[in-house]
Amino acid sequence: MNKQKLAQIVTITLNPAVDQTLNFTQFHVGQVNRVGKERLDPAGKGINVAKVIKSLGQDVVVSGFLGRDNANIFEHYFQAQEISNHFIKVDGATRVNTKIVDEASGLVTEINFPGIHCNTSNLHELENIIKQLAVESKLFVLSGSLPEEAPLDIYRKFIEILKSYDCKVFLDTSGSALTEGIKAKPYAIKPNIDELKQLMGHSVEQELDVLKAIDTLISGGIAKVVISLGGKGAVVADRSQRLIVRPLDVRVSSTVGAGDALVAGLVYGEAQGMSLEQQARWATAVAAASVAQPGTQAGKFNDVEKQLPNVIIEELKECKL
Ligand SMILES: Nc1ncnc2c1ncn2[C@@H]1O[C@H](COP(=O)(O)OP(=O)(O)O)[C@@H](O)[C@H]1O
Ligand SMILES: O=P(O)(O)OC[C@H]1O[C@](O)(COP(=O)(O)O)[C@@H](O)[C@@H]1O
Repeated sequence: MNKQKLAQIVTITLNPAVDQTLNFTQFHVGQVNRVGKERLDPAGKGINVAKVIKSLGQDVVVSGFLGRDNANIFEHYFQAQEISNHFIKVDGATRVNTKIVDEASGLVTEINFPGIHCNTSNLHELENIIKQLAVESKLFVLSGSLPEEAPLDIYRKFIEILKSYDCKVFLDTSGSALTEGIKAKPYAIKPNIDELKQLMGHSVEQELDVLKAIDTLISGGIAKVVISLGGKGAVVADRSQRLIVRPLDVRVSSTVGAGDALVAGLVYGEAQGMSLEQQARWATAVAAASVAQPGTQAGKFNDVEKQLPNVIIEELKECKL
């Protein structure tokens, strides 16, 4: 396929992060712990999506807000990876989110800060950039938490604008930003199971609950709903299909960024015009390659391609979650 002719993808991250990953052979709460390994990654949801898309050989544009004080870590990365950078620099520093990896248990503890500060003029500038990008690019990913000053319905507003430019929007956020955002009926959403519970306002424990939630969201006007289930895989659905995609058996290094990688695989598949089943296959292979890497690095294209035939996908009506 000629990559030049593919729809260009834009990811928007209003609240990025430098991810500081600290590895401990065994982490003891309430005791002195010595760091084994440390790594710093330019991250945050839309940025993680962009790095995975780029690793698949697809061009990607990034925008949102970056704190001026530590913008270089991001800018160097975008330049080195040839990711087209349309971020707006705002006063202060981008947050540093700490991820504690306990190698003994495999558990990751995440410490995420509230993050960046923006003002009305910054938000206005971002709206204008989005409008300019929407002229050429037709696939947008809006993801992550919001700066405290941003109105809770900002994603809703951006989705409405993007739909008026005939863009498809993938929304991946949580809490009120998600509840408000879906009112604009984005093309696709990818809550994890906890985010889905919050969104529905009740527990979603059984297979039937997940299916009912998917029906509600799809009949409400969202074309694709993907519920990620961590180490249990994901349910990928549209108006005509409900698929359960089993996770690949890989040596897990860090699950941080797994959801972002899944979104990247779906958007990549959408840009390539793949079927729902093919998108689910790529998304799962990409997520597996990402969890096998330390921090929030993307996996290698060759590893993703090799794993594609190993992804197991079943119709949900025939099997259990
Ligand atoms: N332990 C794991 N082994 C293999 N794949 C995993 C593992 N954890 C997550 N994944 C993959 O990453 C995807 C997203 O993970 P999930 O944790 O649900 O996302 P989020 O980071 O948004 O909470 C899953 O659907 C699965 O394909
Ligand atoms: O924007 P939020 O919701 O605060 O999340 C930011 C954090 O989520 C991540 O993007 C990882 O997200 P996922 O594990 O859900 O893919 C980190 O890189 C970042 O520190």
